[in-house]
Amino acid sequence: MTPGARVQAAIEVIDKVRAGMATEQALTRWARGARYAGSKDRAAVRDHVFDALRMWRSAAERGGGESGRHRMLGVLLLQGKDPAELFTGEGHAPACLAEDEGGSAELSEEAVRDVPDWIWGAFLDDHGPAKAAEIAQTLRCRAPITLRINGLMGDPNVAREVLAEDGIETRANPRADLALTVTEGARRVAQSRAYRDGLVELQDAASQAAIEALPLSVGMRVLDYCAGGGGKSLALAARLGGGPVWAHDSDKKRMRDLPGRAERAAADIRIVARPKGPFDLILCDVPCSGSGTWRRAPEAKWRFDKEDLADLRNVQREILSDVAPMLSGEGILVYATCSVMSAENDQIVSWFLSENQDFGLLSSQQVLPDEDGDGFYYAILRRAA
Ligand SMILES: C[S@@+](CC[C@H](N)C(=O)[O-])C[C@H]1O[C@@H](n2cnc3c(N)ncnc32)[C@H](O)[C@@H]1O
Repeated sequence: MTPGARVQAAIEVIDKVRAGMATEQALTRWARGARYAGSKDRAAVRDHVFDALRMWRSAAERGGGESGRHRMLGVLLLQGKDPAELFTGEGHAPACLAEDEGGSAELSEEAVRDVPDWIWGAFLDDHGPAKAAEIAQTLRCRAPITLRINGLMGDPNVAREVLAEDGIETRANPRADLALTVTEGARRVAQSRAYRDGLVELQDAASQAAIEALPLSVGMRVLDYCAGGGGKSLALAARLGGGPVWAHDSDKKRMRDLPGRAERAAADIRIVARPKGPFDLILCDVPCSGSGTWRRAPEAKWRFDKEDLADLRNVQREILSDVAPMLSGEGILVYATCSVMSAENDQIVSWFLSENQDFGLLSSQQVLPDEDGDGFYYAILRRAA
C-alpha cells in the first residue's frame, strides 16, 4: 500500500469507530477486507488510528471537523507533516485537499488537553495544574515498548546482545533495574530468540519497578490474586528464584497463556481457582480505569465514564476485603492499579485501612506516565501480628 492508501484506510476505520464500533473490531474488519495489506501496512494503519484516538479532540479541531478525513488531516498537521503529500487523490489515497480544508492552528485549551472534561477535573484535583497538564500531554503521545529481563536467565548485558542479534536495539530504563526500552526493532520482539527462549518478556517499567520494590524473599508463599495474563506472576517468580507463585483470576480464560509463558521463563506458576491461605504476600493488581496506560488503549480515555469508575471502585473494595482473610499473621497485602486517579488509589487504600484496623500502611507510590513508562500506583500494607 502507498502511504496515502494507508491514510485512507485509517480514515475509514476512524469513521467506524465514530459510529460506535470498537477500535479492534474496526481494524480487524478492515484487515479482513484488505487481503493485499501486508503486516507493515496493517501496523501503519493501526498507528494512524491510534494517533487519532490519542489526539481525538485536537485532531478534530486542527483538521476542521469530526470525520475520519478531518481527523487524519488534523493528526498529520499536528505531527508537522505535509498532508498534501498524502491527500493526492491518486490510487487509493484520500482526495486532494480543498483550499479551505483544515481548521485553525490555534487550538482551544480543551483540545490541547485531549481528555474528557470530567477526567481533566479529576487530574486537576489529584495532581494540581502543572502535573495534570503533563499527564494529559503524555497521554497524547505513543508509549514506549519495554522489556523485562528474566533474571533467572541472564543479565542486561546478555539480554541486550541477544536482542541485537535479531536487530532489536535497547537502552537501559531508569525506572527498574531489569527494564530495557526498545529503541529499534520493536515489531521484531515477539519473533526474537530472546523472547522465544524466555530471556525477556514485554512489561512496562512501572510494573517492574513495583515488583522490584516488594519485600520478597525466597521461600515466601505468594499469591497473585488478579493474575490476568500473568506478567506480574512471572516477575514475582523471578524474584523468588523461580517460584512457586500461586496465580488466580476470577476470569480463568485470561490466564490461558500463562502455563506456556511460565514454561518459557522457567517459572513455577501454580494456577489456583480457589486460593487457600495463609499467604505471606498477596498482590492485588486490580481492574481499574487504566488511566496511566491510556496511551496504549486510547479509546478507553474517551469511553470511560463516571459510572464505570463507581463500578470499578466497588470491585476494588470487594477484592481487598476478599483477600485480607487469606493473609498470614504478618502478611503483606499489595494493592496496585495502572491508574493515576486517587479515587482508585489512595482513596481505596484509606477506606480499607479504616475498615481493617489490624492493617498498617508501609509505603505507597504514585508514578505518573512519562517517556520511560506508564502511570502506576501501589501501596504495601501489612497486617499486625
Ligand atoms: C489489571 S488486570 C491484571 C493484569 C495482570 N496482573 C498482569 O500483570 O498482566 C486485572 C485482572 O483482575 C481480574 N479480576 C476482576 N475481578 C476480579 C475478582 N473479583 N477477583 C479476582 N480477579 C478479578 C480481571 O479478570 C483481570 O484479569
